[in-house]
Amino acid sequence: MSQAIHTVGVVGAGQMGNGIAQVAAAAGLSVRIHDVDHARIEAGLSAIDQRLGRLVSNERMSEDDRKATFERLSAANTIDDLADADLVIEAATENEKVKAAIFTDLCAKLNKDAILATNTSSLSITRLAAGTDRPERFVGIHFMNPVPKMKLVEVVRGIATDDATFEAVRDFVGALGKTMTLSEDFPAFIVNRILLPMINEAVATLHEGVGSVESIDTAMTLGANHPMGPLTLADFIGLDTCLSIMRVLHDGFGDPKYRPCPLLVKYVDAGWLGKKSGRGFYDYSGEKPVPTR
Ligand SMILES: CC(=O)CC(=O)SCCNC(=O)CCNC(=O)[C@H](O)C(C)(C)COP(=O)(O)OP(=O)(O)OC[C@H]1O[C@@H](n2cnc3c(N)ncnc32)[C@H](O)[C@@H]1OP(=O)(O)O
Ligand SMILES: NC(=O)C1=CN([C@@H]2O[C@H](COP(=O)(O)OP(=O)(O)OC[C@H]3O[C@@H](n4cnc5c(N)ncnc54)[C@H](OP(=O)(O)O)[C@@H]3O)[C@@H](O)[C@H]2O)C=CC1
Repeated sequence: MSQAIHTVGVVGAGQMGNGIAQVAAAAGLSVRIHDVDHARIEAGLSAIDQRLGRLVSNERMSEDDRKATFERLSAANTIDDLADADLVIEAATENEKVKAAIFTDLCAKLNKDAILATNTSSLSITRLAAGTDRPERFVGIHFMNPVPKMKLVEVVRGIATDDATFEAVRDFVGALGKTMTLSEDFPAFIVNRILLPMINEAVATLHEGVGSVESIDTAMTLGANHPMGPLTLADFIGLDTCLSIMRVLHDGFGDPKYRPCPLLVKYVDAGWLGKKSGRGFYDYSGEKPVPTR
């Protein structure tokens, strides 16, 4: 039998962290959610509350289950509040220094048997693990966005991740009702190694004037049956996250085919990060997103 996981800590209450917290609480686990300040935690909990409310109004969840799910969630105002977690999943900004500092703080507080996981989209699990006191109990658990809706979770073993940790995480992912794929620890793993160069190419297609935002997205939704066009998806993921992933691919493989499109760099420099900042390839200030090029 694998190591039991009853209490889960989530660090980072943004779009991924609050989605992970929701699905873990809905699966019956006790979940503590932490972020840099209380307002961020409250915003994450409020996003979950609204989604659970919609599930009830769509008759996909009973009112009793909604209440029980929400009661299993609590705010962790400090890292100390995560001390008794069996598993902590870090879902903070895609920045290696930020993540490494979080793991240093966590290691000082957690039980020695607790599993540490990162939801990183691209960074080396092996290198993040090597900076902790427990590389054998460190693993990548890469959820897809939007977490409550997407069926896949990529599990990424670092070079030191032991079998007991892998088995506990495999069972955890199964208990959430998700399907797991196993990826070796190479830059951006499987999904983003394939998906992000496609998004980067869509930005290059826009940059070169081959098509407008609308024509590129329409081409790929109607022409390739993608649920979202690549520029809508880039805005949805966050252009900062897309750029970070392209940089990890470019640095990690040293292959010019992964060069981030200069237009993507310019948008991030402008603070146009997509849906979360109100503007990316679309402007989200009105009722409907409006293409910006
Ligand atoms: C970057 C990385 O590291 C890895 C990644 O995650 S890459 C990104 C992977 N994700 C994708 O590729 C998503 C592609 N898009 C889609 O699959 C679909 O457009 C979608 C599922 C997001 C929305 O589907 P849709 O039918 O157009 O929209 P809609 O009917 O409004 O919503 C469908 C469901 O998604 C949910 N949803 C939509 N946006 C959501 C969000 N931001 N957060 C949570 N749930 C969301 C809705 O609540 C709704 O749920 P129910 O069916 O339970 O009511
Ligand atoms: N977006 C996506 O589609 C996907 C993203 N991921 C990965 O998930 C992670 C989170 O991404 P996402 O949710 O989109 O990002 P968001 O920007 O929505 O959320 C990140 C959250 O982490 C907070 N944060 C930053 N530093 C710290 C810290 N030191 N301690 C605690 N919290 C902190 C941020 O606060 P503040 O804003 O104040 O800095 C923010 O609230 C990234 O590693 C990303 O690559 C994985 C799959 C899909």
